[in-house]
Amino acid sequence: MNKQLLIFDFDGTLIDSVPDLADATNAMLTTLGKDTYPIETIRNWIGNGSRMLVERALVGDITVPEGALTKAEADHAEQIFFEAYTKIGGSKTVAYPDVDSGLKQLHAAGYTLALVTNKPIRFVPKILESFGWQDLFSEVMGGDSLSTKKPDPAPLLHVCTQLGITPDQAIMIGDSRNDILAGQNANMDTLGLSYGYNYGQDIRELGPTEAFDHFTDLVTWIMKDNI
Ligand SMILES: O=C(O)COP(=O)(O)O
Ligand SMILES: [Mg+2]
Repeated sequence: MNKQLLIFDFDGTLIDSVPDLADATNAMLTTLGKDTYPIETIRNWIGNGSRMLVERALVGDITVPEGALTKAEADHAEQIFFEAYTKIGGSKTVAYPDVDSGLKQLHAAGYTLALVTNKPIRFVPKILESFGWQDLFSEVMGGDSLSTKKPDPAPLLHVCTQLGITPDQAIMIGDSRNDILAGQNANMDTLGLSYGYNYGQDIRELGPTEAFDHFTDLVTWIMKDNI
């Protein structure tokens, strides 16, 4: 085993949470008397945490121009989104194929697993428990656990420090440019998964160490000690 620590992204990598995030986003927009959006549009707004999702939905575009929203407006909408997402509670969220068995296989093989998501931390434990994964991860970080989130390397480096593992012994695994850039910024090897949410862009364009179309191929590749 050449590497010790596998840091996983959550949404778009282990779980498909788009249906619930889209429902919560549209519930927020409806409450505010605004037009709703199709799930495929909202899918491309995910990746930079809830606040950014809410702001993108309010302006109806991935780019939120400077000054387009007041802080009070965005705070209010985010609060409504949080209430809606809490109420929905992951009812339509599913694990991607072979993730459950793959995580357990890697854990049993002796890898230390960690989770670093841009999702607010308050939503994470309940979802982990719903899949029975709460004991698999040695460290779990949300998008608001520190003052910066992916693509900033800080949460990844924090996990390494907490576990006493150096970045060259770790791999960052995710579906989004934010994961690949965070890993590269932390001087880690990175593994991309092509099936998640990367703003419609091919994850391979970010130059990960390797990329896979299925979680099971990633597990096989890691187990073969390719890096
Ligand atoms: O909440 C998001 O925007 C994305 O979360 P992720 O970092 O787990 O993909
Ligand atoms: Mg993701």
